[in-house]
Amino acid sequence: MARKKIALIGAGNIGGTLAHLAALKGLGDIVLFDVVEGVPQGKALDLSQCGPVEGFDARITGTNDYADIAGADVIIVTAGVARKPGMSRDDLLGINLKVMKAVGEGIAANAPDAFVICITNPLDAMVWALREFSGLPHHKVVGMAGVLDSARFSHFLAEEFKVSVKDVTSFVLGGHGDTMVPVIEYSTVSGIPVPDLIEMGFSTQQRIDEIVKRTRGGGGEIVALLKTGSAFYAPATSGIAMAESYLYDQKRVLPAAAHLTGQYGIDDLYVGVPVIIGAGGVEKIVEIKLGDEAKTNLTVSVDAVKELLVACKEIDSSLG
Ligand SMILES: NC(=O)c1ccc[n+]([C@@H]2O[C@H](COP(=O)([O-])OP(=O)(O)OC[C@H]3O[C@@H](n4cnc5c(N)ncnc54)[C@H](O)[C@@H]3O)[C@@H](O)[C@H]2O)c1
Ligand SMILES: O=C(O)C[C@H](O)C(=O)O
Repeated sequence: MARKKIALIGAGNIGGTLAHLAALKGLGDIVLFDVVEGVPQGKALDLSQCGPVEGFDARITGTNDYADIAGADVIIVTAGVARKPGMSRDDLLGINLKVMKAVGEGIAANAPDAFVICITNPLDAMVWALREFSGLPHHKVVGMAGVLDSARFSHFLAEEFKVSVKDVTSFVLGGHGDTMVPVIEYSTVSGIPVPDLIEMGFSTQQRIDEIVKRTRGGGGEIVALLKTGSAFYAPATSGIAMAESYLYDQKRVLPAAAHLTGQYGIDDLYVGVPVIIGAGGVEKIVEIKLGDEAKTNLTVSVDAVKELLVACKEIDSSLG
C-alpha cells in the first residue's frame, strides 16, 4: 500500500511541529508548503535529518509550489499570521482571510480529495472561508480548536483534582474565542461529572469557575508569556489527533469546528461541536443535550462567529 501523503500549508511554528509529530508517528510522507522561500525547504531538511536518529524514513520535502501537494490525503492549514500581546484573534481576520483565499484556491486546484484541517485564526471564520474558497465538500473541511481548548480545560481540571490527566475528559464547544463554552456537565474524571466532584469536596464551584475563565483565556495567557507569537506544541498535537482519526478511520468523538446545518439550532455556520471523524471525514455531528446556561453561552459564542462572517463578506464580496 502506498504511503499516505500529508501536506502542511504554513511552515511556521505549528507547521514545523506538525511535520515533526507526523514523521515521529509515521503518518506518511510530508510536504511542507510556505510562501517564504527557503523556510519550508530548510525545515524539511532539518526534520529529515531526525530520521536516522529516530528511525523514521518518511520523505519530508519543502516547497513554495502548490503543485507539490497533489494527491495529499490530509492537509493541515496553519498559513497566516499569529497574534501578539495586546491583539485579539479577530484582529487577524483581514490579513488571514486573504491567505485563506490563496490556500483554498491552491487546494482546489491540486488536492481536492484531501481531508482539510484548518488551524489558522480567527478559526471559525477562517475554516468557513477556506471551505468557501476551496469549494470542497463541507464534511471534508474542519477546524481545529475544540481539541486544544478541551486539552487545556482537562489539564487545569487534572491539576485541580490532583488526578491523572489520562482520566479527565472535557468538552469545550462554541467558537474559538473568549466566548468559548467549556461544558462542565460533560467534563468528568473516569466518568464522574465535575458537578458531582464538587459535591464530593474535590473542589468548589468558585475554583471551577476560575478554571473555566482560565481555559477561555488559555491562548492569550500563552501569547502574553511568549510575546512573539502564540501556542504551537499543543495546537500541533491536537491537529495530529484529528488527522489520525481520519487516516486510521478511528471514529473518535472530538470537539471540532464543523459545518452545521440546523444542529443545535445553528444553520450554515462552522462552530465547535462534538463530531465523529473517520475515513469519511466529519461523519456525524453529535448533538448533546445542553443545560440552560450552556445553551445561553453557546448562543453568545455563535453570535460572535456570525459577526466575523459579516466582516469576511464585507472584505471579500465573492463570499457574499
Ligand atoms: N485554531 C487554534 O486553536 C490555533 C492555535 C494556535 C495558533 N493558531 C493560529 O495558527 C496560525 C499559525 O500559527 P503559527 O504559530 O504557526 O504562526 P507562524 O507565524 O509561526 O507560521 C505561519 C506561517 O504561515 C506562513 N504564511 C503566511 N502567508 C502564507 C500563505 N499565503 N501561504 C502559505 N504560508 C503562508 C508564514 O510564512 C509562516 O511561516 C495563526 O493564525 C495562529 O493564530 C490557531
Ligand atoms: O491564542 C491564540 O492566538 C492562538 C490560539 O488560538 C490558541 O488558543 O492558542
